[in-house]
Amino acid sequence: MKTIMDEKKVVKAPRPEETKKEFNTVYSIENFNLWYGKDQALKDIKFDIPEKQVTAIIGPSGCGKSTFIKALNRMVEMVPIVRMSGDINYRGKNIFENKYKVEDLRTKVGMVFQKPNPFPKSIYENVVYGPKIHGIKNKKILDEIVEKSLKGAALWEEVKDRLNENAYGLSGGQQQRLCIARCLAIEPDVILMDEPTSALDPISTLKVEELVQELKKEFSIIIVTHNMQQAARISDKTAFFLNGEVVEYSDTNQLFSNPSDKRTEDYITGRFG
Ligand SMILES: Nc1ncnc2c1ncn2[C@@H]1O[C@H](COP(=O)(O)OP(=O)(O)OP(=O)(O)O)[C@@H](O)[C@H]1O
Repeated sequence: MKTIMDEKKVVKAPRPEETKKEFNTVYSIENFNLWYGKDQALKDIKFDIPEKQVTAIIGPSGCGKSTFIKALNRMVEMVPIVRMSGDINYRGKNIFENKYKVEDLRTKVGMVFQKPNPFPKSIYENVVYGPKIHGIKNKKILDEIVEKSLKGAALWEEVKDRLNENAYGLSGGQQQRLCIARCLAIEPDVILMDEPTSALDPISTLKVEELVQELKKEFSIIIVTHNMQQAARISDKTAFFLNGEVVEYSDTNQLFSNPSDKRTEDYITGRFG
């Protein structure tokens, strides 16, 4: 026999949070605002970032792309005049809560920057830097980490016979893949990439783009890029930022082939930016 509660269950409309999600979420951003002093750089950002996919952040210069990606690992807090409101939840926890340790976040969320920034040390020492900080001293384990990370960054074959040489002797593209290997060595969950190919030649760019496709099998990747063709080639989701707001966020194919906002259309067709 049906009870009143059963009846209620039947007629109850699903609340938004109960509707089925098309992906598992790694970051959930809720009403996030950020100011540099009096100037607001990010306005009411709210969207979910999927796990094990590539999410591209695009938009014209100064729209807040770097600020946003640096908020995801709390690097932006290093700027003293920054103020923020709203939540950024990583794996369900608000990263700005007092008890959230920034070191814990950084072991889960690695970052690759625009300009390759290896340390002035050997290739080997660059890769083991993070694991050593985390207390790994065993040479055999460190050797394994080096091989696995360099293979993961598609650099092993090129450097396996010169691991003790200085990283500055590598080409720009190799240095960027070394920085990716350094990031992989801490076994992150998420990799943030801030314009990782803008300082690279076309062949090195292609290598990094291919690598991103491989890495998304294991990691969730969030990439800032100026290059719309790159976003279209390598990402699954794209967020279009303009003046600190997310104008549109959707599947990359959808955003580039059938944008829902006129401003997105104007941007992707080159009318501004
Ligand atoms: N350290 C800072 N102090 C004050 N204002 C800043 C700082 N960093 C960025 N801004 C401002 O915040 C806004 C967003 O900058 P941000 O670097 O995030 O944009 P972007 O989209 O990454 O630009 P670009 O594509 O040129 O790198 C800009 O108006 C910028 O001047």
